Amino acid sequence: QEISLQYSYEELSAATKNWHNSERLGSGSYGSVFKGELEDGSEVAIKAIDLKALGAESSGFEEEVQMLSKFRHPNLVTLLGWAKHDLNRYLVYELLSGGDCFQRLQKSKKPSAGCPFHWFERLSVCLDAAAGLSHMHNSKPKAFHRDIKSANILLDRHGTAKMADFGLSCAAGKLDSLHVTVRTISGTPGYACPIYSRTGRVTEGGEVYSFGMVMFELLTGLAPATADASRKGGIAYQVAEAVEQDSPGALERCMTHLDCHAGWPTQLAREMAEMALRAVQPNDEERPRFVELVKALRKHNERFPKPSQRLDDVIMSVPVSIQPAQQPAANEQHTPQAHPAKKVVQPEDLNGRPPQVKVPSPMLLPPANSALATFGLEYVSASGTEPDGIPQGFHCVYLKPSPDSQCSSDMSTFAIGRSHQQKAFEVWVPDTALQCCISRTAFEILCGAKGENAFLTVRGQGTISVDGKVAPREIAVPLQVRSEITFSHAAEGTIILRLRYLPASEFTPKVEGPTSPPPRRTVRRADEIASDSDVRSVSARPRTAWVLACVHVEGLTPGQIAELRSAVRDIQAEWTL
Ligand SMILES: Nc1ncnc2c1ncn2[C@@H]1O[C@H](COP(=O)(O)OP(=O)(O)OP(=O)(O)O)[C@@H](O)[C@H]1O
Repeated sequence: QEISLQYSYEELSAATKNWHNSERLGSGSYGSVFKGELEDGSEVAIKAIDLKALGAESSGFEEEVQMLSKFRHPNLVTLLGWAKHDLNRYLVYELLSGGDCFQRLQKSKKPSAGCPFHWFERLSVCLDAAAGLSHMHNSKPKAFHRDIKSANILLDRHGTAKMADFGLSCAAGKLDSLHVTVRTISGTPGYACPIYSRTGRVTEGGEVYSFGMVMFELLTGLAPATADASRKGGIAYQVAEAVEQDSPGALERCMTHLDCHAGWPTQLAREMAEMALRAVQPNDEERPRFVELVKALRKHNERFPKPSQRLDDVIMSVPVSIQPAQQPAANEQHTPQAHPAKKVVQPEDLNGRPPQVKVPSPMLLPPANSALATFGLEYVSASGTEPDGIPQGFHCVYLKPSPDSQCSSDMSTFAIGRSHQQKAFEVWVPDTALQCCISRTAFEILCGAKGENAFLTVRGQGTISVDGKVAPREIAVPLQVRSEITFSHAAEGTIILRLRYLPASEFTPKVEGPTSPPPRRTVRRADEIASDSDVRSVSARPRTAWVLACVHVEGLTPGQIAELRSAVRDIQAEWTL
């Protein structure tokens, strides 16, 4: 109690408008937590504990004050002070206004709440919580939290996570003791280590087990324990039922249950799931220690930075027409002369990548159904292919979850590539040599039901650019409305195919039949060009002259095309009308 301040009851009453219900943040087993504003204006969370109702021994007040007073760590909630009033006790904490991790997971399942919980935020929460716990476990004497669960991981307004609720915490009796045995076995079902529940022996391995269950929760969005709607008073152990962590095949089961609202990059999710499985293995001794988890999670955090950072720092800006692109894997190399019949690239799963799971294939809807989709990809152009010659039905991919998708109303992931839109890629890129540059699963798009919060993650070996910047593999990059996605030739870097991310309402109507006008004229009257704001130097031409106006150059932006002198940009026709 040396570091924490003692507050007066009157001060805390004033801070909470006399413990007004509107200031109540929530209630736990030891009392209610109120939001308060102290005299100096600082905002705090005040936990009120009624010892009379709970019995002095079970309140955890003394333990929590002693334990928290010792710790000052960015990932452990800071105890600012305490107060006493009759048989009531009060703990004053820094206010963490971002809610708890359990609530965040629940909210992220309802897109209408507008509170997504992306994979990179979950990874960061995991790292923060592990760092806080590692600090406790490496202090002398070793300290145990004893109630590690997502509801006890609080977030501040910047998204930093801190371990909270030390009501059950305890310290090892001796400086070098590695465990402590408690009389009252507590903790939360679904999270508590079975060995601890059986024996009352608290160890770091037992705490790591609980943390492993939190990792599964973040990966899958499933609760380790929740009320079972089918049985009154029953508990459903969603994680254990879905993952069956002690049986063979647990890793694949976890991967098939990944939370589709998080947009996990497959490789990261797999490595995190492996780590979680090690954390919950039956033998306490074989579980990793917190310090090891922190190091591994920090590496993941560096390898998989959050998309906005990656856009600024990592994406290379390349003129795709001249930049040598990344070489395809040896088994994706194409030798057209030798074996024309074997021109198909190796599937990703033979390249050591897992088969994609739970990714609803976007539907190439017939036009009659297209109104059902709000967003999609429009095929814009392909090298050597005349868009007007493409049959109806192959001009767009409508991003609409398949009817059996579990996420039809939420965030959905769509796989794009030759395995998924085979016919469309064949008609746009008939040259089989070029088709080799389009992977079977080239990329995935994660987006909300209305195309919002969209991210693209490259999954295949081929070179994909988003708005002119090469997108690295396995890292989600944000997609904007009208973002251009291009497939480039593996060796030459030239653009093979161009797609655009658009609201379905903006797709260019494709009308067939002899009377229909061509969708885009490339021959334009000179006076039409003269009226374009981005075209210069045409006024000298005879008003009746026609030119072939250059509307697209590989590797140049429309602005750069506009900068070109008309004499080099447009082909002046010799005839007059
Ligand atoms: N420092 C804080 N800042 C903001 N909210 C907090 C803070 N501490 C606790 N809360 C919120 O107050 C509520 C009650 O917290 P409390 O720790 O008493 O119980 P709990 O962890 O939900 O349950 P239990 O103690 O039974 O495990 C929770 O919703 C928690 O998110």
